[in-house]
Amino acid sequence: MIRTRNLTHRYGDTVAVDDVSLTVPDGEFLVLVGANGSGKTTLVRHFNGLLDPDEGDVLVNDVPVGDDLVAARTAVGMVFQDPRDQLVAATVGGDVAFGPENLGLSREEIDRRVSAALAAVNLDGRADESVHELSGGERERVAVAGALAMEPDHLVLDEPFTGLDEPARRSVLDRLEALHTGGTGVVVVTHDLRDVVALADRVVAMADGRVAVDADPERALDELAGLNVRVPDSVAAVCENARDVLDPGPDHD
Ligand SMILES: Nc1ncnc2c1ncn2[C@@H]1O[C@H](COP(=O)(O)OP(=O)(O)OP(=O)(O)O)[C@@H](O)[C@H]1O
Repeated sequence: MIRTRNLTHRYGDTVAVDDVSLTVPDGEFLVLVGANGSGKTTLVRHFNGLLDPDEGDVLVNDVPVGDDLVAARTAVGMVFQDPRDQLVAATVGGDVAFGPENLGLSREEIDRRVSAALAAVNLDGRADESVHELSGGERERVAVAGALAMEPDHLVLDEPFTGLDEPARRSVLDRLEALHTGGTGVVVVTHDLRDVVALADRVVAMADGRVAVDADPERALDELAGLNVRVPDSVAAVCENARDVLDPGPDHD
């Protein structure tokens, strides 16, 4: 479980996250939406101690993140906006093994985790390929596999669909759905609710560093549409689209 309590984060005079208290239970598929600059990335970077709170605190499995960074980073896996920035080794297998190697696990355990993680993203048998020859969608899946090899309780993905074409987007969505079904908690940060809202247990919308909406997808769409003060524009713009995904109507199968 991830819990922020009255979390505030400032960059100079900018209050990026403003007094946010949020609990993410194990196994939940949470979609975090909001306009550019609403504080989404800053908030999730606190989930495994990549940033320190200015006020409030963050607990992972009831332990303050700063008290045990290794435990927090093992429990909460992160995949950032541009996975190319995250790939650290020359080969697919080497990259996925990097995290488990840093945990000091045995070779057998590392190999087991790498195989399982590559299978989970449909890249089995490709461990020896060069990461430089992969497509954007494949790189994204390698980054997801690297996070999965840590066997996290929660996988947090920041704008995982940016720059992906439709087949790659579909493939990442399918993988996330399978992970969630298998019990892993998933947090997807996005400014675009399309597609992903159909997988969500819960939608949280940020506006100006605060939680503006926190509800199940159906109710969240109503609340987002009904917000008449400082609606995150990009969220409002996709509400109709997202509603089509939840309820495609009689013309769709
Ligand atoms: N490293 C930084 N230094 C200074 N200000 C920052 C920094 N990172 C973010 N900010 C500011 O903090 C606020 C929140 O930014 P943040 O990136 O968390 O929002 P976001 O919702 O993730 O936006 P986006 O969708 O554009 O990624 C914005 O006003 C942003 O300009």
